[in-house]
Amino acid sequence: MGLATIIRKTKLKERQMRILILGLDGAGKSTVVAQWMSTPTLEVSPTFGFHIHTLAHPPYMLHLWDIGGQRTIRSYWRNYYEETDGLVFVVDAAAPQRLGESMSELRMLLGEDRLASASVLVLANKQDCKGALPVEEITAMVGQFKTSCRVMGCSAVTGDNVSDSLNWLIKDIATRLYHKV
Ligand SMILES: Nc1nc2c(ncn2[C@@H]2O[C@H](COP(=O)(O)OP(=O)(O)OP(=O)(O)O)[C@@H](O)[C@H]2O)c(=O)[nH]1
Ligand SMILES: [Mg+2]
Repeated sequence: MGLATIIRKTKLKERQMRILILGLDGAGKSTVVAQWMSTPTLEVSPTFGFHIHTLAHPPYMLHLWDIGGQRTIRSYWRNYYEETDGLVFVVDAAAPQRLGESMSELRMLLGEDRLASASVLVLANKQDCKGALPVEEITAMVGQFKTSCRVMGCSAVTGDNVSDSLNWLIKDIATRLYHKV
């Protein structure tokens, strides 16, 4: 048995899930993660590189990989694709001028072989902001690339829909990996 197989089996046995959080700079990735971790969202600052957080969500152990989204570091995203169970792509719904850039990055990720088996959750974040694009509009855009992605609206600042989104993701991954929830 090869090392990769042993690691994969251990991961399954220990019910670990690897979740990769990507999206443009300022989309709200680290603030979403802070909500999931129940840590103060006001202390979040731009991510230069990446942060890994471990969150117990019985019976699962989640490894949350929060990667910086600035253009200059996006070329490093590919270093984190391997063994991903869930991809969370965060969109700033209150920045329509950056939607084209955001969708083009998402399209690239959805075409990536190493992410092909991951559950995909797109968060239309910042729904608390006046003029934020409604989730239906972002769903229609994402649907042009892949229909099996789940798109949910949320606000990482108010916490609205943030834990529901994580629950959906865990359930989707668990159904695939363990055939039960
Ligand atoms: N109003 C509002 N502001 C938000 C929301 N989510 C995040 N923000 C703000 O948006 C800014 C950027 O948030 P971050 O979580 O640092 O964004 P990021 O995607 O991690 O950015 P990088 O680390 O640079 O890739 C911060 O000022 C947050 O407070 C939201 O749902 N509503
Ligand atoms: Mg960040």
